[in-house]
Amino acid sequence: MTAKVIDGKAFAATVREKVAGHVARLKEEHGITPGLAVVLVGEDPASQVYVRSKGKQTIEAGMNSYEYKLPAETTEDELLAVVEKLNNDPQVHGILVQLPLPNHMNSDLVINAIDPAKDVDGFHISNVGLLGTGQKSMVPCTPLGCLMMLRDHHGSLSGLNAVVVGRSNIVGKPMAQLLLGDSCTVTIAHSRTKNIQDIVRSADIVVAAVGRPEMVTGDWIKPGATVIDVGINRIDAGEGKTKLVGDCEYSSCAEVAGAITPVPGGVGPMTIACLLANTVTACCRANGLPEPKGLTA
Ligand SMILES: NC(=O)C1=CN([C@@H]2O[C@H](COP(=O)(O)OP(=O)(O)OC[C@H]3O[C@@H](n4cnc5c(N)ncnc54)[C@H](OP(=O)(O)O)[C@@H]3O)[C@@H](O)[C@H]2O)C=CC1
Ligand SMILES: Nc1nc(=O)c2c([nH]1)NC[C@@H]1CN(c3ccc(C(=O)N[C@@H](CCC(=O)O)C(=O)O)cc3)C=[N+]21
Ligand SMILES: [Mg+2]
Repeated sequence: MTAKVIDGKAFAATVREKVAGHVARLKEEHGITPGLAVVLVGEDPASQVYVRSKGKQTIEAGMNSYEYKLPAETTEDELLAVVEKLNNDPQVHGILVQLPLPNHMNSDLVINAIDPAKDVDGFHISNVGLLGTGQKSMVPCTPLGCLMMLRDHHGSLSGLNAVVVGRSNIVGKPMAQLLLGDSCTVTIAHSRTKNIQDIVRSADIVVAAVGRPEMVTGDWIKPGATVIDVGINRIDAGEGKTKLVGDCEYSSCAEVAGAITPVPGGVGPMTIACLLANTVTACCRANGLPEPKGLTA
């Protein structure tokens, strides 16, 4: 079998189109322009790439983009002051503080200082608790993007066995909550999991978010399973070049899987599209307007 390629890049373009439509309506009918503020501390080159493309796509969707680039030596108090200013700015509907933060900062403290209503990453403890109890919340962008692709491919996810590899607060855990919410039987595997290959081989849906280049190989995959590869790993490609690979070995997994997301062009573009979607959702909620359908979990 050769897997169907789930084209995250194309899917993301359709999500951004929907977002742009809602933005246009908010402007015309209500005179409101959604605004997204992205805060980057330090000069990590990969983070700079993401922040640039977020800003560009925010503008393309018709929204206002505010970028705050702070030096690596910024103190936690200075960063908290920026967050507080954005919390109080009515033009700003979404706030994203790019992770990881420099080591001298407590990222939990910073994230929990963001107004939960503006927390478009869905990382604030209030949003985590709301998601875990099945209440309306801001849903983390990467898992939301994965869920949209899974629903699109499968229709219903009810009763399917899902294995999430990785238990981070930003991907693995919220992904597991969303899959549970859609009535999957969910297993979370991590670095201490025994017989991880056998567990992954039991899955109808595999979501890999480990940060280990090409760790999951085709022999781990049940024939016909759906493979969602969250990993973004830049590795040496020889001759002084680098390339981007996922946490799954694409060629071997694609031979066995029923469907698979590529890297690049899979989960990554959906993450940014969902960030824009969350910003529109936050803007509608802030203004007491009905929120867009099909852009939330
Ligand atoms: N496409 C996108 O939009 C995004 C992509 N990413 C990418 O996704 C990947 C994961 O990111 P993130 O969740 O932040 O990573 P973290 O490093 O925070 O978490 C990695 C998880 O993988 C587990 N793990 C590590 N090694 C193994 C192993 N050998 N076997 C089984 N489990 C293992 C860890 O287990 P333990 O807890 O036991 O240590 C941990 O739970 C990265 O490649 C990252 O770049 C991240 C965010 C967004
Ligand atoms: N507060 C916070 N929220 C995040 O959502 C967040 C973060 N911090 N820190 C870093 C990770 C990583 N992340 C990605 C987003 C898009 C792509 C993406 O668009 N990737 C392209 C390729 C990009 C390239 O070529 O480098 C693709 O997969 O096709 C990747 C990774 C969001 N993250
Ligand atoms: Mg994310």
